[in-house]
Amino acid sequence: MTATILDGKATAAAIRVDLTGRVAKLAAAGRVPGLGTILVGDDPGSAAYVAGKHRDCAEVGISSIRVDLPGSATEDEILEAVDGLNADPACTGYIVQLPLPSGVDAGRVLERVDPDKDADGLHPTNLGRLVLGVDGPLPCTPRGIVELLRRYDVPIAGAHVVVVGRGVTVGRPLGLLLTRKSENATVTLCHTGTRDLPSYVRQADIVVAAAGNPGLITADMVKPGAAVLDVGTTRASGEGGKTRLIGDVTKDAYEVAGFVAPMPGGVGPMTRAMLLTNVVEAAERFSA
Ligand SMILES: Nc1nc2c(c(=O)[nH]1)N[C@@H](CN(C=O)c1ccc(C(=O)N[C@@H](CCC(=O)O)C(=O)O)cc1)CN2
Repeated sequence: MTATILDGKATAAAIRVDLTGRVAKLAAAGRVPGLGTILVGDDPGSAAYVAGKHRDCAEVGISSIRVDLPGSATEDEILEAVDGLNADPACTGYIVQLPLPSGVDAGRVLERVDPDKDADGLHPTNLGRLVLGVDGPLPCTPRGIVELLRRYDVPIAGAHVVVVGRGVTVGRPLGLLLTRKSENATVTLCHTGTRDLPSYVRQADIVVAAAGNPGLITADMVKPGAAVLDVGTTRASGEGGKTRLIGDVTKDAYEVAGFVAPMPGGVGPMTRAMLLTNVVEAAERFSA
C-alpha cells in the first residue's frame, strides 16, 4: 500500500502565507504581535527549535524577543525572566522552551507565565480551559496534529485514536483535544505502564506515536490503512559524528499505513505553525 503523506512542511508553509496577511492587518492597526522565547541551557535540539521559531516570526512579520539563559541559571533567575516578559508590552505572547534543566521545577515556571501571554497553551489555566472546553490557546503539537488530519480529510469523528506517550506537550492535551464534541474521537492513551501495547495499537484508526522511544511502533502493530503520525524525535550520532534523528515509527510501518505524517516533515513543522497561529489569534482577540 502507498500511504498518503501528511505533508506538514507544505501545510505549515501555506499557514504562514495566511498568517502574513493577518499580521499585516494587525500592523496597520498599530498592533504588531511580538513573540518572546526563553531558552535555558545549550541543548542543541532546543536551540534549533527556538532559532526556527524566530525565523518563522521574521517570515510572517511578527516581531520577536529572545531571552537566553545559561544552563546554570537558577529557578529564581528563570522566574525573573518570566516576570520580565509578563511586564514587557512589546511581548504579546511567549514560550518557555522545554525541557528545562533538571532541578528546575518546570510546573512552577509555567505557572508564573501570564495566562493571557501563554503562546504554548501550557499554563494550568489554559490546560483547565481545554478540559472545560472553553476557548483559549491550545498546545501547539496537539493543535497541529488535528489541523493536519483535518486538512487531509482523515476522518476524526468516531475514529479510535491510540496516543502513545503521556507528556504534557503532546499526549495528555491531545487526548483532551480529540475527545471534545467538535472532534468526537475515542482516545486510548498508552504509556510506559501499558501492558501489551501492540494489542492497543492494532485497534487504532489513527496512531500518534509520541513516546520518544525510537522504533517503538513497527509494521506488525499497524492496522492496514490506518493513519500513523510520528511525533518522536530522538537525536543520535550518525556517520562522521553527524546528528541523526530517529522517530518512534519504523519505516516499514509506513508501507502498511493509509496516511503517514513522517518524521521529519510531518507534525514538527505544524507545531511551529500553530505557535505562530496562537500568537496571531491572541493579538486579534486583544484588538477586537
Ligand atoms: N515550550 C515548548 N517546548 C517544547 C515544545 C513545545 O511545543 N513547547 N515541543 C517540543 C519541541 N518543539 C517546539 O518547541 C519542536 C519539535 C520539533 C520540531 C520540528 O520541526 N521537527 C522536525 C524534525 C526535527 C529537527 O529537525 O530537529 C520535523 O519533525 O520535521 C519543531 C518544534 C519540545 N519542547
